[in-house]
Amino acid sequence: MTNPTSTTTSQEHPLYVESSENSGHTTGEQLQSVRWSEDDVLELLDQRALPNEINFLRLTDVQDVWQAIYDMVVRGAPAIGITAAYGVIIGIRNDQVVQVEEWLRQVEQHAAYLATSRPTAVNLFWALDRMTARAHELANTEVPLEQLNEQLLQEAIAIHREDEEICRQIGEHALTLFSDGMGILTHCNAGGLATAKYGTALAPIYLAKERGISLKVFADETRPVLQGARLTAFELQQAGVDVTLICDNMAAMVMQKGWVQAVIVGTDRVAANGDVANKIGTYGLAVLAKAHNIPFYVACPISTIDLNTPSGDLIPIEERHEKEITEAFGKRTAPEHIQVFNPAFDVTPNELVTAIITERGIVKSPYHISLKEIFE
Ligand SMILES: CSC[C@@H](O)[C@@H](O)C(=O)COP(=O)(O)O
Repeated sequence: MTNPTSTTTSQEHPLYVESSENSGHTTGEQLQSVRWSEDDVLELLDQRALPNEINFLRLTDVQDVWQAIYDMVVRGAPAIGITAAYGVIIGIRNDQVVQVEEWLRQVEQHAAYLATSRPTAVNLFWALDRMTARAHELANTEVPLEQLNEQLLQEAIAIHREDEEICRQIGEHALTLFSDGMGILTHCNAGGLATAKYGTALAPIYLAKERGISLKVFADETRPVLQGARLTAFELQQAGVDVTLICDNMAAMVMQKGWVQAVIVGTDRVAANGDVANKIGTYGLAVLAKAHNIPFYVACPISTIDLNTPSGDLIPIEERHEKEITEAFGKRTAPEHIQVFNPAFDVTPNELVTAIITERGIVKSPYHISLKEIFE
């Protein structure tokens, strides 16, 4: 991080029973990855430290918000969007502007800057576009300059609150595809930690738990950053869900044994033809699911559907630092100077996607028609 950030503890924030070292105590309550504090500061759960430590970083500078997204303090498409929306407020609040036109220019500048933090998740651009569109509306009203920041903050709060309800609706639709006793495999983390609450792919699992429907979840560890092991296994275990952690290369065997009746994942961007970008390894899972005749579901809010990108080969795929692959367990695990390819996401072709589950319902092939229809 460019500026030092402080961590908060349970004493400062009585909402959560937490210590900086996670004792393994299960609260049954989902941790929020993004929160806007009572004293108007953006607080992010540092997901890099999970599951060992529960630390919240307090951010008061737009550069630190950019860095937190880039460094994956906060990650997951919807959570990145929510964070960036608050990031615009953090940025504009630190500016000394004397005219509405200047305020609007600065809002646009902060949004453009935050948009450079990560390239694949379209929710980032969606949330920033929504913030700038609202800023334009506000600039054309009689709202006095000194109230503009507060009014714009309400848009960020709305994006945050709406996401919780959207995820719950995704969960309701997705749960119609699952039944008692099913084995479900998931990849990466598309849970509460990646969203305002519930998650996308994990939402039906939380709703099933609430309703006494028993599901057996297999969580891929998700190399190289281990979102499955560190985050999905952690949050499902906290919620009392039956979850089993496997290495990514064990998914085929688990399917062969007949333990999995559905795969469900989140996504960072769905192209207009239904091609799906998600965490690296997702494509392989979709191929495996087809080979074993298992449905492959993708869960996302409609803000993740990008009708402006015609097909998956046009989705920008982030490549991350080689150290994610050449180092592990605090040690170097590959020879020095080895060539490394480290894409953070891959694209699953639409023909491998059984259905896409959104807050508006379940969408099936032909996606170039059905995806357009859900926006109507
Ligand atoms: C509801 S989150 C959906 C996706 O963002 C998720 O599956 C994913 O791939 C996250 O990648 P990450 O690199 O951890 O941000």
